[in-house]
Amino acid sequence: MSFDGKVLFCEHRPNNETKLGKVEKLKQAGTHPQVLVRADAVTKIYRSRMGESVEALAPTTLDIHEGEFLSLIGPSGCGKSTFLRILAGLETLSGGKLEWRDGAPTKGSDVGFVFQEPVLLPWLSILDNVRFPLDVFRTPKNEGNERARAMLALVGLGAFEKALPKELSGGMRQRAAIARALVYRPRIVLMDEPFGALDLLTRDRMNDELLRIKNETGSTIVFVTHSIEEAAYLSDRVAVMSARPGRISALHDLDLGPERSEAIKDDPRFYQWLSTLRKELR
Ligand SMILES: Nc1ncnc2c1ncn2[C@@H]1O[C@H](COP(=O)(O)OP(=O)(O)OP(=O)(O)O)[C@@H](O)[C@H]1O
Repeated sequence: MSFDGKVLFCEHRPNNETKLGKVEKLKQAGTHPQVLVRADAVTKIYRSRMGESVEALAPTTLDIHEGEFLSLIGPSGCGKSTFLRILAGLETLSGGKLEWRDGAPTKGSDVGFVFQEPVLLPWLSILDNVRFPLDVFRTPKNEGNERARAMLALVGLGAFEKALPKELSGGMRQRAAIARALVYRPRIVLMDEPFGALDLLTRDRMNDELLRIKNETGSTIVFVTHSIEEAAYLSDRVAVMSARPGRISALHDLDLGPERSEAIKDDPRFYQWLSTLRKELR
């Protein structure tokens, strides 16, 4: 349900267990989650170089709540990255609107973006890479170093501030990229398959790291992934998108509780969510 009472999405629950998702819990406590940004019937049509139009997003409506972890899953080419780029202000809208609670982001520092490949400057140390966005916004260097070091400690790279990106593993480079995205305390962190290029073990470890970082910072995260398991493990809510032109075909408030650890993967409810999400993707 949206806050004005219109049913926008199918909020399906796979069983009759009494455990509730984050949104349901808030509603039962008589309060509603705060909407940070509402995408209202947002559409995107690209023009190819040959002049043809590609409808990437059909009217897409979605509320993103303050402090939530929301994943977007859907078939390849359904517009997940397009939606993320629209949220980041990197792509223009063809229709609809974005409504930000405190006004649209005016500076790059309001939005943190983490890409599949960590984009680090190879000639700068890890500390300088993480401090880089603060330098761009002319934060005094001492303060910048302090904040960058705090972020490096948060992602477990405190001992590597002098290293160059090529001296770190793929997972460590991605942690540095996450530290850089968080260093200016953005209002929202957008992550586009950030762990897609990592091996499975490292990916599992990074998932736990990300949950810890999210708990410590309280950030709002919108996360694109091809992995149903990753989406179910990390998210408060999962939005499923249909094939191109993409639209939200289902939105789920997961009832797996706020504390996630490996043990949840043996929970029958976790299996049920995997099965539900898999069916919906088919
Ligand atoms: N700059 C562009 N110009 C033209 N078409 C584009 C452009 N960017 C994306 N598209 C098209 O828009 C559609 C959606 O692309 P998008 O990258 O958003 O999908 P996606 O769901 O993120 O895909 P994947 O899961 O494979 O990364 C695709 O058909 C793609 O070819």
